[in-house]
Amino acid sequence: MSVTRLWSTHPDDVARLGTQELRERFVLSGLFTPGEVTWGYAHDDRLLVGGVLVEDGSPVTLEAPEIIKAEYLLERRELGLVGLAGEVTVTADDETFALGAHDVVYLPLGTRDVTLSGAGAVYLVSAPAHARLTAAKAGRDEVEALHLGELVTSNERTIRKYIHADGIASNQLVLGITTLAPGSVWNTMPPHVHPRRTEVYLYDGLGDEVLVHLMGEPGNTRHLLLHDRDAVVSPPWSIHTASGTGAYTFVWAMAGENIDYTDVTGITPGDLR
Ligand SMILES: O=C(O)C(=O)C[C@H](O)C(=O)CO
Repeated sequence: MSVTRLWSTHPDDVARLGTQELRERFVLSGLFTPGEVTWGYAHDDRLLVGGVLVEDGSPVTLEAPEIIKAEYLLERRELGLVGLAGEVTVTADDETFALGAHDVVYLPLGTRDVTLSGAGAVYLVSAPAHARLTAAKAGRDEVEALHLGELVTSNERTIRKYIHADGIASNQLVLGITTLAPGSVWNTMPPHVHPRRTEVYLYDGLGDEVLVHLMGEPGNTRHLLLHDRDAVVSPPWSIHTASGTGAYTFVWAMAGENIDYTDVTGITPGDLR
């Protein structure tokens, strides 16, 4: 089971990093391989993210990576599972959930055995938890959808919120999926920071297109060229916004001090440098 470790980084140090160092600190590539979970562990807010391609006839059992020193994955954690493609069955102790594309399943602290069967791509995000809540599923068309932006500013998009203060209950996790409208390429523009939470974006649906992801302090940004199914960690002090050479979708997930989606500090685009 491979785990890439992403250390916390001071904003002053990020300003001095070259392309490769920046990628090593913030980007997770190659998360999706057949039959095996590939993990990334961000020391910021201890987010654990993973991906797997589940193949027909070869169920995948989720195990605790060594880095969390736990008897089982959800001994001290909660987990969001996001269907990216295909149809997967999530078996969690004595419950089962059908996970299709853009469905989300939440599994609470204390869930012992988690197995994925069927065929499809599944993205995983986990954060430390202190209380056992309720396992739940939310489908793409059942959740709150915010429509933001406009085609004329290339940022028209739909933000679907699944795990959040008014949706599936969690301890720390906040998770949703944003889909750009055809012709729009900018996500999270105007940008923001949220000093009380770390966020991780997983970009999907890019195919062979690429995306320029901007991170860093608003007055001192850096760019990362990302490809399909790359994930990127955004420390609490960093903006997280991108423009693609085509439309795309991304899964955003956060953990930290609170689960209030609106606890953000907006940045005026004119102040970006
Ligand atoms: O396109 C957007 O705007 C987003 O999806 C923003 C994310 O939800 C986010 O950054 C939450 O902090």
